[in-house]
Amino acid sequence: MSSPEQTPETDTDTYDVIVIGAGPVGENVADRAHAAGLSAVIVERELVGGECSYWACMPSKALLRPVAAVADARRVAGAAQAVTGKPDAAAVLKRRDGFASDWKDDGQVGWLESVGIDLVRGHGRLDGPRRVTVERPDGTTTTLTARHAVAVCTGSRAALPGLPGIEAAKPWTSREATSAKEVPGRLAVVGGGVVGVEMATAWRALGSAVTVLVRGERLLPKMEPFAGELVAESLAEAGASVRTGVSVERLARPAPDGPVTLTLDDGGELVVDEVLFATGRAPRTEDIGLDTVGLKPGNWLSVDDSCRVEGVEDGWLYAVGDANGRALLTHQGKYQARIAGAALAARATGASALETGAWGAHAATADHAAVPQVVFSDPEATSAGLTAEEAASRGLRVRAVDVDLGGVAGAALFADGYRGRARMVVDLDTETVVGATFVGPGVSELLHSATTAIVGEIPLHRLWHAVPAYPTISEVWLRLLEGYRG
Ligand SMILES: Cc1cc2nc3c(=O)[nH]c(=O)nc-3n(C[C@H](O)[C@H](O)[C@H](O)COP(=O)(O)OP(=O)(O)OC[C@H]3O[C@@H](n4cnc5c(N)ncnc54)[C@H](O)[C@@H]3O)c2cc1C
Ligand SMILES: NC(=O)c1ccc[n+]([C@@H]2O[C@H](COP(=O)([O-])OP(=O)(O)OC[C@H]3O[C@@H](n4cnc5c(N)ncnc54)[C@H](O)[C@@H]3O)[C@@H](O)[C@H]2O)c1
Repeated sequence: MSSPEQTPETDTDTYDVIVIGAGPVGENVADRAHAAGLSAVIVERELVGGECSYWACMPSKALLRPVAAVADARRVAGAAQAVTGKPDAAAVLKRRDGFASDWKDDGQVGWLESVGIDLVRGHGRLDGPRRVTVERPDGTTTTLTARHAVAVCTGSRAALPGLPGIEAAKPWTSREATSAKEVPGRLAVVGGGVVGVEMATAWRALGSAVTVLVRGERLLPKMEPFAGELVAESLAEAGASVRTGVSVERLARPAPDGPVTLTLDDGGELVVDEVLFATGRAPRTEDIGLDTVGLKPGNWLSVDDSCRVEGVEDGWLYAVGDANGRALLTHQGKYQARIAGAALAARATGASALETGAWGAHAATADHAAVPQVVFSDPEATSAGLTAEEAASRGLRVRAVDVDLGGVAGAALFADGYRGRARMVVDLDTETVVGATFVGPGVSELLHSATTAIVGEIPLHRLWHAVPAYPTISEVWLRLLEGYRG
């Protein structure tokens, strides 16, 4: 017999905009729509704040910040003498818990209430044009109808390879890697992308014996080659083992709480206490009713530059953030949300003509040309725009200028024996910067200067007049420009 709360019931509500998924991106779409005078409702099946707040950006950076703080101090004679112990893992994990709000979303729910955005908890699914049904945790169903638009902001989840034994091995994904309460004795990290590198850095510093298994030739393969090389060198110095050109063939965990044995394609075996698969992401679009609007479930949703899903009649469906696969980054998803929010409001109210040309108010142009990323490893690896290889593959005539960051006065002051490198990729036809990479301690705050130069398409002859303060690491710009001018 079911209690009254569990009895399924149906009701209907109509809003201008329905947002499915209350991650950082969904929150921003709803906020922009609401700010434009539209009514908005947001549907969330787990925690308001999404992956980023509880199992991705915030907890991972909370794990990594103490690593950088200690490493930076250890590289400065005088300060190094004050940092003699190991990081206090319990204190780091406790601080991390705080940054993940102890996996409670009251704060973010309070924000939704304060701005006047309604929240419906439950799993949302499209149910034909402009309709969304929400299956609440108690089994009841609500049907929502949108006057103007539905935005899919359902994010992504970890993608696991279909290896024999993987399910029984209960591998860590990014969720466990960012929320674990204990430090594993031995940790294998499969995948040398961003999650693999950051989590190997964090758990090694907290005391795990870490082995990184990379099937390709280097870490961070989407960045300039020297980024992965410098990070691998530093991970090895920290005591991690980084093995390239090796793949996992199968896994076995005979006892549920016992060790995991990985069988590798070079014939070797690795026995660890936990194994993290950091092997990329898959869109959370498999169970959101895409088939009811003529789209294939399970795919990244292909969108135009205003984040409107392609191939949907009347253009009422948007996909923003990770769900569209354009750039799996919180800041880029929030940028898309600002653009999509403005576009859907302009279309709904007819208040302004749409500006969908490059760099227009309703076009997420930066997704193609100027995506910034910081890998919070030690050293930090950062990039904006295109690598030299990407630029060349787009048919641009480019020149890469490299500078050893150790030769910059500000860097030498920042760390004794500073090791780092910078690259500027210049489009020779426009003489503007189309890409930049900085790798080294303390470079993350430098990155926005590169993003600004790229988006502003600032000619190098004008950039020459942007004088970096002495003695900061930013003086690398001067060296890069001198390198270009010869
Ligand atoms: C370990 C890790 C570290 C990262 N660190 C960084 C970083 O430092 N900086 C950075 O910029 N990016 C980082 N990222 C990427 C970042 O987390 C994502 O780009 C970002 O979370 C995407 O936001 P989103 O709102 O699109 O999706 P999500 O944050 O995934 O949110 C989607 C929300 O939708 C909800 N949802 C899904 N389906 C439904 C449904 N059917 N009904 C109702 N609700 C639904 C989910 O429960 C979730 O709350 C990291 C990722 C990982 C894995
Ligand atoms: N600081 C940040 O900005 C930050 C931090 C973490 C994650 N993220 C975002 O999250 C996304 C996901 O990160 P990720 O590291 O999971 O993905 P990724 O695409 O960066 O790296 C995954 C790596 O796993 C490898 N791989 C795939 N399948 C494999 C297999 N079967 N065996 C071995 N290796 C395999 C791939 O070759 C790739 O190098 C990234 O796009 C990133 O932008 C950002």
